[in-house]
Amino acid sequence: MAEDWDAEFGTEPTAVIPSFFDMAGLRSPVKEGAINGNQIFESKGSEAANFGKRCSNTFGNSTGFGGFGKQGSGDGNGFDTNSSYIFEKQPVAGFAETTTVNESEFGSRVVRGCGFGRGNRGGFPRSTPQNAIEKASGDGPPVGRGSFSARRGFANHPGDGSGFSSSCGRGGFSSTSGIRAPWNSTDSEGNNKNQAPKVTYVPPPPPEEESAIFAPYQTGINFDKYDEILVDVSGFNVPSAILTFAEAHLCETLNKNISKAGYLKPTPVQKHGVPIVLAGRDLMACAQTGSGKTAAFLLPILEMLMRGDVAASQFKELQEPEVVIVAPTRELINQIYLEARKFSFGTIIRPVVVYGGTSTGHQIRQVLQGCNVLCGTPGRLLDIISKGKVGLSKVQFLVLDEADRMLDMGFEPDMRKLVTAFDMPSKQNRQTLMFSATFPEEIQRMAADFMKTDYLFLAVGQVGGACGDVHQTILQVDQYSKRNKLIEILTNIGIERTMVFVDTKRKADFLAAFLCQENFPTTSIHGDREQREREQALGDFRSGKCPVLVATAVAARGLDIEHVQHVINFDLPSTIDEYVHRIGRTGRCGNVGKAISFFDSNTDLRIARTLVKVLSDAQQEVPTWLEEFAFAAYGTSYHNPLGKVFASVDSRKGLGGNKDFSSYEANLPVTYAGKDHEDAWE
Ligand SMILES: Nc1ncnc2c1ncn2[C@@H]1O[C@H](COP(=O)(O)OP(=O)(O)OP(=O)(O)O)[C@@H](O)[C@H]1O
Repeated sequence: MAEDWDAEFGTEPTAVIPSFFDMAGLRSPVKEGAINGNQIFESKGSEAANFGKRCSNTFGNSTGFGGFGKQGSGDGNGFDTNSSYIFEKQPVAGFAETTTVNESEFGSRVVRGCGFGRGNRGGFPRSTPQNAIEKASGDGPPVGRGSFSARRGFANHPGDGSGFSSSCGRGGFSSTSGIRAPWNSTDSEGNNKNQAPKVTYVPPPPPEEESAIFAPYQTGINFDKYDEILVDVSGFNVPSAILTFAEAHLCETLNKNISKAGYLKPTPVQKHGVPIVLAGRDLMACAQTGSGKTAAFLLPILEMLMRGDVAASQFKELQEPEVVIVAPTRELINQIYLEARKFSFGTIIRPVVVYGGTSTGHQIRQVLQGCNVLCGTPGRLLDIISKGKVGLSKVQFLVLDEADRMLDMGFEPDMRKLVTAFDMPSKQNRQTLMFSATFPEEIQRMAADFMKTDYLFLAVGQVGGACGDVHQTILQVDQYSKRNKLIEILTNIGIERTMVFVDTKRKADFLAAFLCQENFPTTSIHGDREQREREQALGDFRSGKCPVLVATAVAARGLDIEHVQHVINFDLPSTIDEYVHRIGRTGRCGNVGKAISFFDSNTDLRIARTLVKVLSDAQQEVPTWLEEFAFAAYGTSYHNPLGKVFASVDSRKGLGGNKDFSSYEANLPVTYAGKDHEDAWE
């Protein structure tokens, strides 16, 4: 089959991308001290108009933006309605309405009735090739989401041929996807132009200097307290835990790398997890956020490869990795890859990472150079496997990190495809490891399909519990007061690194813009930003250039960023697991952190009871008003609001006391997509 990825480089013109910072710059001068949405969005609306002009100059289709209806009334999720009013007043033809659209989309109003949002845009059905591509390869660039995806097109414009993405409408934040995806469906040669444009982004190479590779994460004052956490391992013939890394009898190079990384002693999940993996057992491990799960699987896997005389990786047209590691988000898999690179330093083992939003050609070339440990997001992984560049027959280890997240997003079929299709060895012939801080019971049952029946279940602390090193505060704040409250908190926090979680991508952009206007150096990360922008945002946050990061659920899990002192849930997530992961971005590795969550009784009642439980389990103060809400929240229980049962233990224990775990293999389909899953599959 002819490959097209080789032709990627240099063939596609670079789009003009108004980055968040460019746009922030363009909006200035900012009126000092403006908290008023009018001032903020006025300038942005103007810029959007200008940007829109540039778009329309490119494609000559500015007429496509007129005629959006007025918004329905309703909530704005913390953003007052004045701002959209300002947008409507923008005098530039066509584009004022565009900004209005997106401001309305920003709140929940869009869904309720202003006539845009879901639906067919410009005559494109939902099942456009673009959607298919996004789903199949998992790395659909923002273009699809903006221009063609069913999620947020301009529903009222049948056949208007405008081709503008929501990002244009958003005042130029995020990507310029609309520019790169005109709506005319075929080019002069009759080729379908609705295919996703090729992504040409090549991430910067990882650091080569040892000091950067091994830059240690400072452990905190509570690191030793990890030893006090109760650990439960269920299943048969449980290998003994180790107390020190030396007891694991790892090879010399690995031991050297462990000490270069500054690891003095193993955390509980490592003490128990390392020997379990070394013993060849399948493992489902649940341990609190930031407690070292990554090393708990990487170290024994690398050791096993070394013991097994893994072949030195070299260039081959078909690579056959011994290890496949899958994680739900691009940033997380990249982080795991960097950890794998760190621990395999000085060995012949070569880890490679593949993830969406980057040039497939580049990543395939990386894979072909040699690949023992293939780290990937599911979509890109399947994509590269389907191109025949990766064979799975030699896979000895399959790791699913944040396994519950990967299985609970309605993409179970993709996971099954990976696990059962192609030449992946059967579960009897590979070791399967699943890690997360949360494992709802249904997910455990489904996961059992992927693992040998005698897998071990390791629970460090309470399954699904919040990290005890995070001081949690819940404030009752209605949506219209959220912005002011946030400003008040950030003013007190100063330049300490803070992650602010919101429930939609649009809100992430708007809030980040707002905070910039308020002179808080802020950046944002969400699924509609181009990968280059996402990585830049994380880099700016890590370095402290932008101490505030506004994020959607895409950054809720796994990200390990030093010095994050605060997490603010501007919007509470719809599930308690997501809450636990979000606040786990702080208080990592024995450090203490603070989490403040805005509870709006109009929208957050469904999480009240589980929140009370998580707070009290972590010995945090539970506000009386929250207890009252929890008590009154009829119909909810100490369950996931979407119906999933929280597991406090290995779900096999619940089988009428049946200790014969091996006889149990249930398979309950679970699909749900809450609001916090909008950034879902990567
Ligand atoms: N034994 C150890 N000694 C010192 N630091 C460690 C040790 N184990 C892990 N760390 C560091 O602790 C940090 C958190 O580890 P890691 O990211 O693996 O946590 P996690 O349990 O996977 O968290 P999450 O649930 O959020 O994904 C990392 O920076 C890691 O390098």
